Amino acid sequence: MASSSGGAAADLEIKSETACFGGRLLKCVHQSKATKTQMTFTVFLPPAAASSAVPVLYYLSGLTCTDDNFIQKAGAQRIAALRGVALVAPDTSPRGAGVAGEDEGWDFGTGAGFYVDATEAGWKENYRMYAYVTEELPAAVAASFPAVDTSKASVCGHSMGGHGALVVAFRNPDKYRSVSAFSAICNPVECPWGKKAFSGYLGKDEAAWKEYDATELMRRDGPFPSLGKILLDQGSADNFLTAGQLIPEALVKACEDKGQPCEMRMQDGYDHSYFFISSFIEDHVSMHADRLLA
Ligand SMILES: N[C@@H](CCC(=O)N[C@@H](CSC=O)C(=O)NCC(=O)O)C(=O)O
Repeated sequence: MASSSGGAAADLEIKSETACFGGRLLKCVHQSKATKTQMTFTVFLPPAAASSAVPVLYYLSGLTCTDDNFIQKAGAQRIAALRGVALVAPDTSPRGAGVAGEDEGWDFGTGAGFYVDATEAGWKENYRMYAYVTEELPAAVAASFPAVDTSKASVCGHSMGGHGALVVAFRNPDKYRSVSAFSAICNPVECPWGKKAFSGYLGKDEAAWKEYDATELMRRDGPFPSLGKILLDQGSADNFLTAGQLIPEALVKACEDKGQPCEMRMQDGYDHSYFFISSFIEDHVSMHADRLLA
């Protein structure tokens, strides 16, 4: 497909293109080597991409989401268009991999890839979302959208995707310029969602789980000065916070202990929904734009 931002690589199909805030939203499908399935992601190209290279903000979504939830509900495109930043929103797991049990619950399997590379039998062939988001997705974006400068990248996410954003940034501080999260699962080795996902994807060895735990990574490898200040937004009326699924205080403490700048904002009365995300997304996109465009 020819466009001012270049033609899509041969192995990437553009399923739809929609004008948005002077830019373009493109829903893309490609065959993934990491997951051995088709994967879908949506790219927002700001108006500036028509004439110059733009940096990119990846957004990792939470449990049950596809690429659509963020694009349709967060309202990030307006500020991304203004600041000249591309957005890339991938799906949250392989779909239709045919793994036994992948559709039995909403917090494991389909829609719940947890941004890990599974090592357990049955899952390790397809559930490789860490490799997908850190390697294959940026390469696919670079190949099909040359106006997107994937060497200038930041990452944000929500809930399971907040965990994903923090982990990919902490494990690759050279690849991302900044990281932020909404309602993140900050210490998955200690919460029910994390224990279920990590035992299923990674097995019994809890040392392997820690490689995908933001708090453990900060304690062991932090600080990460190149990431600048981490921005965390959390709603005080979030039922998953009170259920002990998120544990932001552990990450905040680890950042304090290691001297990592981190701003944790407890937003009074907000819940876990996209109404919360849309209320504060502008602050996140702006923070990333400041770092990406500096
Ligand atoms: N299936 C449950 C709850 C599902 C849910 O709340 N998902 C969140 C992410 S939770 C952590 O990763 C989400 O982003 N949902 C999509 C949305 O558009 O709100 C239920 O149905 O109650």
